[in-house]
Amino acid sequence: MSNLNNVFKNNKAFIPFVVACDPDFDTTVANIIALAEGGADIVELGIPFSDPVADGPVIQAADMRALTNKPDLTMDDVFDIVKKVRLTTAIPIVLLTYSNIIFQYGYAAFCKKCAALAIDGLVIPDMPLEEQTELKHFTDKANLALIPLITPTSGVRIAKIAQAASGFIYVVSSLGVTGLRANFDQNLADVIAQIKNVSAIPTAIGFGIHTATQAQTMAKFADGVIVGSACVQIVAKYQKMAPPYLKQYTQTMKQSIASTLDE
Ligand SMILES: O=P(O)(O)OC[C@@H](O)[C@@H](O)c1c[nH]c2ccccc12
Repeated sequence: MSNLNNVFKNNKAFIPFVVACDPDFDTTVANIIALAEGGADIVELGIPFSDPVADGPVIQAADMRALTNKPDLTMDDVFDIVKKVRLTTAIPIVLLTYSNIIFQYGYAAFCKKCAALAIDGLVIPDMPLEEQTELKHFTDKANLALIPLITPTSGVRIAKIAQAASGFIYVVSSLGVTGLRANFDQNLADVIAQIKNVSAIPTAIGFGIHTATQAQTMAKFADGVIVGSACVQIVAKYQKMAPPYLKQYTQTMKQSIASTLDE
């Protein structure tokens, strides 16, 4: 059983996202440790990618910063970040990466490396359920969760995706790309109810969430809240000085999310 199962027990999870090597290797290590110290439950680590289809401008700019700073960045650099983080914290980590990166590395080698670093799961936005069979063979052996994305338009596929999921389900709050938002899909509670109908798997909502109030609203019906662009903006603004600001932001968000447990 992966660590992810424990995260959601009597807990509402805060799941921040940062991009590996934004702005550089050492700052990313420090950022992940700061997120853990601030009370993050899982850290979602993005692998810089030159053609990130689902990413909005804030995450794309982070990918660019990482690749400009280190044009020869490889997957092993990202694994080395986790290796260094593991000297300090055992916080659950999931990688957000596109399918081609895993394919290039080799499914077996990639999953073996993840297992050795106690990485808990993968979010692969461009790999639908139907294309996961081959990879799943290796992720199962490595105790790696394959975390699917469900959107408000997943419709009849929701049950099928939910039944196959492990770790948790990433519920996309609204259509479009990542980035700060003021409004979310009206059917979110309904989407989550449909998941709960067929599976006991935890749900975490992401896309657009940045304020503590939004996070609290989402935590009332989901088991976790994912925040990407708002964290990445902190990194963009403070660069090497980002860790304490990320820690402080995490403390605020976590407190607000956790307050829904008492209700
Ligand atoms: O940035 P936002 O709107 O807070 O959303 C999280 C998101 O950035 C992160 O989970 C993510 C980064 N890249 C992605 C690609 C697809 C799905 C999700 C993601």
